[in-house]
Amino acid sequence: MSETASTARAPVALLPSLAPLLLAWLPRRRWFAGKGKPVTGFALVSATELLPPGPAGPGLLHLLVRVQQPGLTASASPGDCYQLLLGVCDALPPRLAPALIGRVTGGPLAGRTVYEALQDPRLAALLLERLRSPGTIGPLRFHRTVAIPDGLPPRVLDAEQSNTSLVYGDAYILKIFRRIHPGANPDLELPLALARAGCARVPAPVAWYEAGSGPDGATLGVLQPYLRGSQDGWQLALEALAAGRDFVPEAHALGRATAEVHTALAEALPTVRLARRQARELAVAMSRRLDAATQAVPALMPYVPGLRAAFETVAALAENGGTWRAQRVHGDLHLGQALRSADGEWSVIDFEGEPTKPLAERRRPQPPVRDVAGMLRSFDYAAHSHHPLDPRWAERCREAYCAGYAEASGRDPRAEAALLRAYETDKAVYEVVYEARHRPDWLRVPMAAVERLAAPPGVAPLPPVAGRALTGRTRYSPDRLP
Ligand SMILES: Nc1ncnc2c1ncn2[C@@H]1O[C@H](COP(=O)(O)OP(=O)(O)O)[C@@H](O)[C@H]1O
Ligand SMILES: O=P(O)(O)O[C@H]1O[C@H](CO)[C@@H](O[C@H]2O[C@H](CO)[C@@H](O)[C@H](O)[C@H]2O)[C@H](O)[C@H]1O
Repeated sequence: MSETASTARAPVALLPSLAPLLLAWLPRRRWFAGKGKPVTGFALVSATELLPPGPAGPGLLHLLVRVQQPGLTASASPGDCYQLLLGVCDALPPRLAPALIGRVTGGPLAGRTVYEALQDPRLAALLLERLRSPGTIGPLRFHRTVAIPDGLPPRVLDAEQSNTSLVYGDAYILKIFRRIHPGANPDLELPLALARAGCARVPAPVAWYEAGSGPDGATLGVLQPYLRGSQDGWQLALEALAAGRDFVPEAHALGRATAEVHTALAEALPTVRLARRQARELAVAMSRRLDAATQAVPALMPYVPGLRAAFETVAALAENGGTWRAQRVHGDLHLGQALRSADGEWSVIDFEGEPTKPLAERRRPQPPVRDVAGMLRSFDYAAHSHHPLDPRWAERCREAYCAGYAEASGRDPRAEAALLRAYETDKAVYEVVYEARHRPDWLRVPMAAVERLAAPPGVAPLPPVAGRALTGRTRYSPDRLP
């Protein structure tokens, strides 16, 4: 992704006039990752006019902007880059009022109104048109693998997401990445590799677009078949809990599906056996993440020794020659990333990995139990969102999931108990920071896991004390969130 502002007819000078509007709008987006630190300015990476505004309709402006925040310097850490799609018109129709970003007062767009383009079906349709015809517009390159029908009506998904997704005619879903990193996004790279390997558990990308080319080319959006009529595992688990039902057969089948995806990934992409140093580094990295998380969320402090013990066990195993097989993994597997079709088959989506981690780290081969740990945490999350809490519900799911995984892969994740525990701990710590940043009301869920995981194995944690400070009000320091 080139840092030189490039344009397809859109004037570079437009950013100063847009900046005051973006300052007010961007930090309030769900997908804005820099929450907690004020935004002080923007730098333009690229501006591409996909459609000029005219008397017949609005224009569509594609921007990549780098966000300046305190503590960032152009050389060491230049700030996060975001993809924005702006509608440009003279007067916003009332039905698009919720999409308003503001009225521009100076520069080349003076007097025009800018708004969230993806909320406007005309502009969302135009984006699909671009994907239907491969080619280059300014720095943007559009690719497709199959012919895509035209005239599919768009709708924006209103899910709480790290990105923005549009569904076209219930046939395709386009995921538009918001925070942009140089290099191929694993959410394109892995599904493409799985499709080539013939793995049907993952919807195959049919089109995508990127900025730039070569190893630095950044994936901006991916179009894939929409699994109409499917329900995600999170909704299904909550429904089961509400009906007082077990989720054991579903969890078992999901374990099998996960194992199939892992097997296909290991066949399609390189696997490695971690050297002793790398195995030790796994534990060191977990410990470092715990330190950073504790800085950000001081409520973790009392649990640090207990949590660190899980990482030290892994470090000691590595020291004594213990080692693990590593391969490309999903990286952020949870119930919301599993879709179940009406005939009971599970598919897995969203291979982006944890959005807060650097892309290079997310693309590194890792032990597959890392994904297993993610899903185990998710059963725990589901159980905690239901009252009264039934920890045995989650325990039964966890066992069934591991059993399904073992059946399909021939490798039982429970046999790697120390690593599994370390990854579960690492994930719970990640979740504490994630919830503190995005959903403070949920913080109590990973904090309950932290409490459980910090107790030595075999020793039951103290029962929760009524009125204890494990609520959404748990203290955290947003300015120290990594
Ligand atoms: N292929 C698909 N078919 C049906 N629904 C999908 C598909 N891909 C994603 N979704 C829906 O879109 C939501 C968001 O997709 P996801 O890739 O998880 O985005 P994000 O990374 O922004 O969270 C999912 O929770 C799911 O409900
Ligand atoms: O789906 P994303 O890629 O945006 O993942 C992020 O958001 C998830 C929440 O939407 C978050 O998942 C956590 O909450 C889930 C319940 O909403 C739960 O099932 C997961 O186990 C839990 O980790 C995920 O961590 C975050 O990266």
